[in-house]
Amino acid sequence: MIAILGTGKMGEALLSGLLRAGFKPGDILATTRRAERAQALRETYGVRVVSNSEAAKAADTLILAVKPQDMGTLLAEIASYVPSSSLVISAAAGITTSFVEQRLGGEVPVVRVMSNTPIRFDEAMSVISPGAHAGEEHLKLTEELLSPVGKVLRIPESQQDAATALSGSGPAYFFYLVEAMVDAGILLGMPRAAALDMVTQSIVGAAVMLRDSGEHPVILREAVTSPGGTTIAAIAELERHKVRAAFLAAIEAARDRSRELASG
Ligand SMILES: NC(=O)C1=CN([C@@H]2O[C@H](COP(=O)(O)OP(=O)(O)OC[C@H]3O[C@@H](n4cnc5c(N)ncnc54)[C@H](OP(=O)(O)O)[C@@H]3O)[C@@H](O)[C@H]2O)C=CC1
Ligand SMILES: O=C(O)[C@@H]1CCC=N1
Repeated sequence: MIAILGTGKMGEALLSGLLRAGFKPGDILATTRRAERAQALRETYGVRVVSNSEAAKAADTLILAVKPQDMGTLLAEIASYVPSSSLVISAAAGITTSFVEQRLGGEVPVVRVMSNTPIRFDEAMSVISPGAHAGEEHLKLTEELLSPVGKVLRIPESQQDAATALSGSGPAYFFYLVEAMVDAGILLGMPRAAALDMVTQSIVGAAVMLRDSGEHPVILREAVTSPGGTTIAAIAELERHKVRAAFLAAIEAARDRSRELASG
C-alpha cells in the first residue's frame, strides 16, 4: 500500500500518474489538511483519504509531499507509527534524508526525491538519492513509482540542492521566458493569442529537437544563427544584458535557498 501524505499539487499529480500507470485506487491512500480537499480527492480519484497516522500505519511506502515548512510537524505526527520496514520517500525541497531520519528515529529507509511539475503530463524530471538506511531495493522501488511519470536519475544527495535549483524550479524559468517573449510579440504589435501560440510551439519544437536529435544545444543554436542575420542581432542584445550571467546567478540563488529550507 502506498500513501501520499500532503496531497497538494505535486502529490495529486503523482497520484493521478500512478492511477494512469495501472495502480488501483485501492492501492493508494492520501492525506490532506483541509476536509474539502479530501472530499475532492475522494470524488475525483476514488482513493481513501485518511489521517496521517492511519496512512503511516497502513502503508509500506510513504511519500511525503508537504511543503518543507510543514515537514517537521508531519514527521512528529507520524514518527511513532512508521516501522523500519517502511520506505519513506521525501519530496520536499531542501529537506535532507538525515532531517527525516532523525525525526522518525529507528533505521527507517528514506529516499529523497526532487521532481517537477511536468509530472502532470508524465514528463517529470525526478532525481533521487538514498539516505543512510536506504539500499538498492528502496531505490528500485522509488524508480518503479516515478518512472511512469517521467525520467528518473540517481544522484548523490550532495547534489540535491543544485538539482532542485536546476530541474525542480526549472520549468518556472521556461514559463518566465515564454512570458517575456510573448510580451515582445505584443510590443511588436502581434495579437496576444497568436504570440503565445508562436512562442509555445517554438519552445516545444526546440525541446523536442534537444531531446531527440542527440545534438548539443550550441550546434542547434548555431544552425539558427545566420551570419549577419536576425538571430545574432537578438543574441548580441541578450549578451549585452548579461542574460547568461543572470541565469548563473539565479540558479545559484535557488540552490542557496534550497539549502536554507530545512532550517525553516
Ligand atoms: N511545486 C513545484 O514545482 C515543486 C514542489 N516540490 C516540493 O513538493 C512539495 C509539495 O509542493 P506543492 O505540491 O507545490 O505544495 P502544495 O501546497 O500544493 O501541497 C502541499 C499539501 O500538503 C498539505 N499539508 C500540509 N500539511 C499537512 C499535514 N500535516 N498533513 C496532511 N497534509 C498536509 C497541504 O494542505 P493545505 O492545502 O490544506 O494546506 C497541501 O495540500 C514541497 O515540499 C515542494 O518543495 C518539488 C518539486 C517541484
Ligand atoms: O519553489 C519551490 O520551493 C519548489 C521547489 C522546487 C520547485 N518549486
